[in-house]
Amino acid sequence: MGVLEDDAGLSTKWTLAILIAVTVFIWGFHPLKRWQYRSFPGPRGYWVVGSLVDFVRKGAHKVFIDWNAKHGSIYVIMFGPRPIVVVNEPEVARTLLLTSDTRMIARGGQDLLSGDDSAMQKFNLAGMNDKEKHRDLKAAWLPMFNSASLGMSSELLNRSAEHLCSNLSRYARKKQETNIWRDYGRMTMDVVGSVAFGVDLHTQENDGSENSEEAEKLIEAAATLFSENPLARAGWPGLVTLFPWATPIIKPLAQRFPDSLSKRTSEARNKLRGTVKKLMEEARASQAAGTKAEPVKVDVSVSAGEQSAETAARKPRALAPGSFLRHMLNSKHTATQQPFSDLEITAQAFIFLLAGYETTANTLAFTTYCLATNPDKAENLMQEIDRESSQGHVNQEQLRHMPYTEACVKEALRLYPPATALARQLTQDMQIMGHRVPKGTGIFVPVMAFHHDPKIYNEPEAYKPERWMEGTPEYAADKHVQGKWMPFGEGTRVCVGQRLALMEARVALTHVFRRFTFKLSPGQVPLDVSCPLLLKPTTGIFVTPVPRKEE
Ligand code: HEM
Repeated sequence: MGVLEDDAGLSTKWTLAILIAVTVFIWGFHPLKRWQYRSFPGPRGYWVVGSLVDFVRKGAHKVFIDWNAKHGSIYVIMFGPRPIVVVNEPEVARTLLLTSDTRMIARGGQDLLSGDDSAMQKFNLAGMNDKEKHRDLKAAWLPMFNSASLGMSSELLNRSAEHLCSNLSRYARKKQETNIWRDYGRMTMDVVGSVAFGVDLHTQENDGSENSEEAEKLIEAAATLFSENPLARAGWPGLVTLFPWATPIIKPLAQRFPDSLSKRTSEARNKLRGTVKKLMEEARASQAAGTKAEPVKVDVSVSAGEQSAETAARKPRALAPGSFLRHMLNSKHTATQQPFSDLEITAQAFIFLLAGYETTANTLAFTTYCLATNPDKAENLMQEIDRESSQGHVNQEQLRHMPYTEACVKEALRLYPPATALARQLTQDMQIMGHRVPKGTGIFVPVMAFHHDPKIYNEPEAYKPERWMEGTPEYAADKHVQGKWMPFGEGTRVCVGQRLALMEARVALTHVFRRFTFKLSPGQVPLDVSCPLLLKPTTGIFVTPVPRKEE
C-alpha cells in the first residue's frame, strides 16, 4: 500500500514538472503575440530572445538589409516578447512617420533609470512622449535653429573649425597620424559648449592643462553613453527587455548590484548632468543678478610660435548672445505662458549636449573618409571651396552657393547615417499595407537599408555627391521616391538640430579642405563600422593631414 502511494505521489510530481517544463518551453516562443501578428512574415527567432540575438550580433546597420531581402515590404520581428513591425517601404514609412508622433521607448536601458537620470530622460525633447508637452517643448526649441539664430551661431562654428584646423596643422607639420573622428568629436563638443551654453568647454585644447583634462573627461563621458549597446551583454537591461513584467523586481536588484556597463554609464551620466547643472546654475545666477551670463573665463594663452589664425582661434570667447541656455531661460510654455522649470531646461541642455556631439562628429568623420577614398570628389569640393570661400569666415550666404559641399555631406549621410533606424510606437490601431497593426505596437523604419537599396540608388555603395545635384547624370540614374533619404528622421519627431548640424558640417569641411587633404593610414579601407547605438567607425578613422599649400 505504502509503496503504491509513494509511486502515485512521485508520478504526480513528475507529471507536474513535465507540464511546467512544456509550458515554459511553449511560453518561450511567445505564442499569443505571434498569433496576434500571424498575418506578418518575419524571422523565426530564437526561444525567449526572439530576433534580439541577430539584431545585436549583426548590428542595426546590417541586420535590416538581411531581413528586408528575406521578408519583403513589411514584417514583424520579436524583441524578446515584444513584437515590432518593420516597415520596409520608404514612401509608406514616410507617411507613417508624418502621422505618428510617439517615439518607441527602448525598454532595457530606460526602465532602469531612476531619480535625476529618469527625469532627464522623460523631460527632454527626444524622450518626451506626451503629445502636447512635446509640441510645447519643440516650439520652444525651434527658434534656436531659424536663419537668424544660425547666423549668430555661424561665427562660433567658424571659430571652432579654425581651432580644429590649427590642431590638424600641428599633426601635418609633424607628418603625424591622427584619429580624425576624435578630432571632430572635440570640435563638435566645442560647438555644443559655445552654441548651447555660451561657454568655452576647452575641448580642443588637448594641452594637458587642468581645463583640457576636465574637457577630456566630459568627452569621455559623452562617448561612453554611445559606446555599447546595453542589450549586447548579459546584464540587467537585457533581463528587463526579455522579462518586462519582472521590472519591479529587477530594478532594485540592478540598483543594488549594478553590472559593469551600468556602472560606467551611470558615472558618465552623473558627469554630464553635473556639468549641465553647473552651467545652468551659473546662467540662472547671472540672470538673477541682471547681468549677462559670462563664459567660464580661463587664460588660454597661446604658446610661442603659433600662427596668427591659431592665435585668433584660441582667444577666450565672448558669450554667444543667442545661446540655447539663455534662450530656454527666457522661453515660456505656449499654453500657460509659465517659464520652463530648471529641471525642464536642464533636461533640454542635457539632450542638446548628447545629440549635438556624436552625430555630427560621426558625419564629419565619414565625409572625410569618403573624400579621402574618392580623390576626384575631394578635388571637386576643393574647387568649389577655393572659388566661393577661399579665406576667412564662411557665412550662410556663401554656403548657399556651395551645393557640392552640401552634396558631399548628404551623400556621406546616405552611406553612413548615424541613426540607422527610426522608432515609433502606435498610439492607435492602424492599417499598414493591408495589415491591421494594433495600438501599442513598436515600429522600426530601416533608414540605412533604404539608403543602400539598389532599386532606388544606382550603384548604392559608390560615393557620388553628384546624385544630389539636379541635372547631373548621377541624379538622373537614381529613382526619386519620398522617404529614400531620412538621416534626420521625418514628421513631428524629426531632428530639431538638423539645420545646425548641416551648417556645422559644411563650415567645418570648408575650413578643413581649404587647408588639407588626407592620407589614410594603412588598413583603413574598407572602413570598419559598428552600430552599438549610433553608426560609428569602430575604432576611428586614422589619417595624416597633408597641407595643400606651404603652411
Ligand atoms: C548629423 C547630425 C545629426 C543627425 C544625423 C541626427 C539625427 C537625428 C535623428 C534620426 C533623430 C530622430 C528623428 C525621428 O525619430 O524621426 C533626431 C532627433 C533629435 N535630434 Fe538630431 N541629429 C543630428 C544632430 C543633432 C544636433 C546638432 C542636435 C542638437 C540640437 C540634435 C538634437 C536632436 C533632438 C533634440 C532630437 C529629438 C527631436 C524630437 O523628438 O522631437 N540633433 N536626430
